[in-house]
Amino acid sequence: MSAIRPPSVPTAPVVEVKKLWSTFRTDGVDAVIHKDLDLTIAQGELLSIVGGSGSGKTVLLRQILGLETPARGSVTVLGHPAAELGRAGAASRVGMLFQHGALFSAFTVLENIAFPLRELRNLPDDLVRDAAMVKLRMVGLDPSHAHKMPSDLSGGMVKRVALARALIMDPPLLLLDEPTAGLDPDRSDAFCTLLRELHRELGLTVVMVTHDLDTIYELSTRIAVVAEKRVIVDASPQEVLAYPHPFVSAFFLGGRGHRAMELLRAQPPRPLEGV
Ligand SMILES: Nc1ncnc2c1ncn2[C@@H]1O[C@H](COP(=O)(O)OP(=O)(O)OP(=O)(O)O)[C@@H](O)[C@H]1O
Repeated sequence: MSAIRPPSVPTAPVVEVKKLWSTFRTDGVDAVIHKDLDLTIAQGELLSIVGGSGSGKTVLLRQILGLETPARGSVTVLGHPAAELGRAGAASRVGMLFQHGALFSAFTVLENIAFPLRELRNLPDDLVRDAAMVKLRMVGLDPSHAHKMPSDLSGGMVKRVALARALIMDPPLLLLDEPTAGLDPDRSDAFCTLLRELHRELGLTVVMVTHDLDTIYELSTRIAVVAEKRVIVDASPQEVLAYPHPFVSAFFLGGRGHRAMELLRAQPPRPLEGV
């Protein structure tokens, strides 16, 4: 079955994955997670990566972050091999929102947001504090929350603080792993609205892994489906829905897909902002 590809990519890619193989050796046996996986992400896109459980979506995000090493092939981010992003300064190029927020429980909200800047160790305290306050407001949180501990926050607030930390160094690329997991429908909708506004206002390129169809249809400019160890289709939501593959049918057209499908039908296709 041949993959559908968009006809052209309008600007220099922010992420370019070419013929990627990801493997893990367990008990002397190599498990192949990705085999000749190709994916190109242009500036300003909001790309959702979907696939079955264990299909390698998180490993793909980790490859883009430079946390995994390709067994073969290449992963290029902003023109450099992902592995070269390194720890120091990586947050200025790629922001990552982990699935459970992953805040430091012993740090206040403001200390959590400021953490990547503090790690640089060369900025005055008041500047770091001011920058963290700007990001706190940017994610829609009142400054009165700055000195709270993570245990005092709701699930939605934890996500917002983690997002503020991911954006502290104004990275052009933001990676999101299940951004609305664990949120009730109202908080999930509010978080999607925030992500859409930040995507537009900051001109971000966003790559998101999610199982949540409402989130996918609400935000995606494009969807990449991972199955059979590669990206089988990489296109607009409408084109992906029409792609003949058992996973696509089960995921998008099964029972839970119907409400989200109605939402998609009611909306015009989302334009690609900033491209
Ligand atoms: N460090 C590792 N060592 C060995 N195997 C790993 C490692 N990391 C991931 N895997 C394996 O790679 C496969 C893909 O994992 P991954 O977490 O990317 O799946 P996923 O598509 O994100 O799944 P889910 O939707 O369930 O979160 C799984 O079989 C997993 O067990």
